[in-house]
Amino acid sequence: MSIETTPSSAPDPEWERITATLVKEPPKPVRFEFEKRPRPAWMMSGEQLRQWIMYAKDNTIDAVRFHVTHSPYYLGWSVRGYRRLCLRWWEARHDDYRQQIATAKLMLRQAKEQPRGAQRAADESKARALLQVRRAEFKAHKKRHWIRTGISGLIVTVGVPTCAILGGLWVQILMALAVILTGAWFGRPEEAAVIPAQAPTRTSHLGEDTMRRVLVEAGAVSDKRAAEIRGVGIPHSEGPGIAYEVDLPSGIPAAVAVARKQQVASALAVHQDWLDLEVGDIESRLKVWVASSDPFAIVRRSPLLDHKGPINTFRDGIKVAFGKRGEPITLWVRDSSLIVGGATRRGKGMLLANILLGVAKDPWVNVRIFDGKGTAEHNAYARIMGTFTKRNAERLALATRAIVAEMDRRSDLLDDHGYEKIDDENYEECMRLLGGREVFIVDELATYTPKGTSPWADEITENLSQIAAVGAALGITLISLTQVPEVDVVRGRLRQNHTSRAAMNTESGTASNTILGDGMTGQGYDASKIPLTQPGRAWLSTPETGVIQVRSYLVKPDDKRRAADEAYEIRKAAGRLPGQWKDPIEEYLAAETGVSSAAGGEGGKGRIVRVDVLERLEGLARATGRGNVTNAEIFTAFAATDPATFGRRNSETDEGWAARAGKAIREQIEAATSDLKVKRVPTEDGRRPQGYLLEDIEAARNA
Ligand SMILES: Nc1ncnc2c1ncn2[C@@H]1O[C@H](COP(=O)(O)OP(=O)(O)OP(=O)(O)O)[C@@H](O)[C@H]1O
Repeated sequence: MSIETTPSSAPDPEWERITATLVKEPPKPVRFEFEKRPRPAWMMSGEQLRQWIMYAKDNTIDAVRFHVTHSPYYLGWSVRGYRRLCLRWWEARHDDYRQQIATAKLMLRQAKEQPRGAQRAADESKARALLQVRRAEFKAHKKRHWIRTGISGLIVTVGVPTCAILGGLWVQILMALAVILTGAWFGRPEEAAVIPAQAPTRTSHLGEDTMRRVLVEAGAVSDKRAAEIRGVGIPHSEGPGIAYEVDLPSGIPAAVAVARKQQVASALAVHQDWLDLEVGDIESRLKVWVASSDPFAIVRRSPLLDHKGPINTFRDGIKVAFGKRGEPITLWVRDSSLIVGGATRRGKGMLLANILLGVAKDPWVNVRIFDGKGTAEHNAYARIMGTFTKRNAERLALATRAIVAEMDRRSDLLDDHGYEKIDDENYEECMRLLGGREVFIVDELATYTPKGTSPWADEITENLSQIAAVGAALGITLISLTQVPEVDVVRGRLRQNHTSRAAMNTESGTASNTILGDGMTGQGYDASKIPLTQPGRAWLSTPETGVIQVRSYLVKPDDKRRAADEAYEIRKAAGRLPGQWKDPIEEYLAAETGVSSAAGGEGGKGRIVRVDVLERLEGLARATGRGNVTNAEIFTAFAATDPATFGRRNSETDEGWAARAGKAIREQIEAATSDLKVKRVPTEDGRRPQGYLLEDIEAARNA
């Protein structure tokens, strides 16, 4: 038998099929070409990284150099920083409690003055309770403050020396740096406190179509006649808002739209205060100005802070505030007296600080402040003030008496020299003739004018009313401030004679009317509606501006001190510092009370206490250790406290000074006693100049 096989060389299709998949060469894989992945922006190449490190190193070296060369500044900042921290500590200790206690005391005094009866009893007990609460709060506050101070002090006094002793040199260096840097941080120069105005948004659509819609919605123009409203010019930005003018259809006065201000504001979706509506050049033309945010929410710094050199406030006025459109508002402290009222902490003092910036740098202005609050608010300016007195009703009464007499003197002088009034042309001559202009400031009328607060209350009110009424024409301007705008404090005649008025936020519409005038709230001028978040904002009414809304500029305590230093130099150069010129008001006050309040009196803080001339001479005679005091020693000592009377004037000779001061001291002694006579007294150098013996002074005092 034979088996048939397929010869090996012959292809076997079945085999081929089975092995086909096993032995064949695999197909070449497809190769995709990718683009190189871009590097993310934040990732640096090696080269960039090296460059960055090099720059960083150089920048660090430059920064270290810069800060090392500026280290003297930082030390200065540091000192200022710790001073500021101390002041903050002191302010935090008092907070507002003293002021509140003073107000409660005033309420109590006023309650006591009422006629006997149930109302008086109720008011009195209410005021007493308030006073007690305020005192208790102050006590508790001081206790809390001391506890906090104690804990922090303990941590610092224990922690710092421990770290310094235990740590090495580096720890000590780092700690020293930390101390300096902390001080420098708190003492760094302040940046301008100006928040940029926001650009108008919604109102930027202001145009003819918008005004047609708005005036129809506000009910000023009927729907049928809306198409007749025509835009005049193009809407343009003005300050923080947009201004535009439209002509109303014939026969419809623009005043109709002005009268519907509230409706117009609501149709524009803004607050009334952000909108100005005025009648234009012709009766049917309406001028619109609108901002899309509150124009008074901004805090602006006084432009006078950048002013160098003297200011002529008679000619240029004083920029004290800004208006709705950011424009500066000038106060002419020359033609009218000003009264400022408002609740406590609402910015009265800030408005005054703005006025003081101007008058301090005007050498022709004799600034006199009678501060009824007794705070340190005006101390910075003490050196330049003709008179500066705190909480002294008797002295204010005397000063107002002197100013009333001064009005007659001025009036006669102007008459005699043929001047009808003081104006820009004759200003300098009149100032030389009269001895400058008077700016007489009473800060806190409530301390002085309510009946019963002092025996001088009525006299003060009457004299202030007279000064406010006729002073301006004679170069005497009165500025009165009060946080109690009530008729007891600002009696009708006194208010009426102040023709310029500023009402900060008040507690009620009645208080607002007490400042601005009866019925003003009804006309929309209501200071009680001023937002509490905007201190310094006020309704200002002056003969020049009419009644407008303003917000005073911000003047910080550091700015005040700087301005006071500049003012001092300006006045010194002009020979117009207290003591450099003959001041009839201070001469009168010193003669009446034996002590001067020029430049805030002794210590420069306005605390003026009557001093007996004999008591003072006795002190001086004891201090010499010789049993006597010479006239020259007396003049020098008295000149320090009363520069107006005893100070040596410009170009005065030794003899002239001695004669004038000698006469003044003799007058004061004669007013006190007729027993004390001037004698020759021995001095260490063997001379025998004129003076007084200690035993004579003692005898005169005992007599
Ligand atoms: N125009 C202003 N801009 C910004 N802040 C202001 C402005 N006016 C006042 N302030 C702030 O309000 C605070 C209180 O102001 P100010 O001391 O002038 O009030 P006042 O009414 O005089 O208070 P008081 O009745 O206690 O004397 C200020 O310390 C200041 O922080």
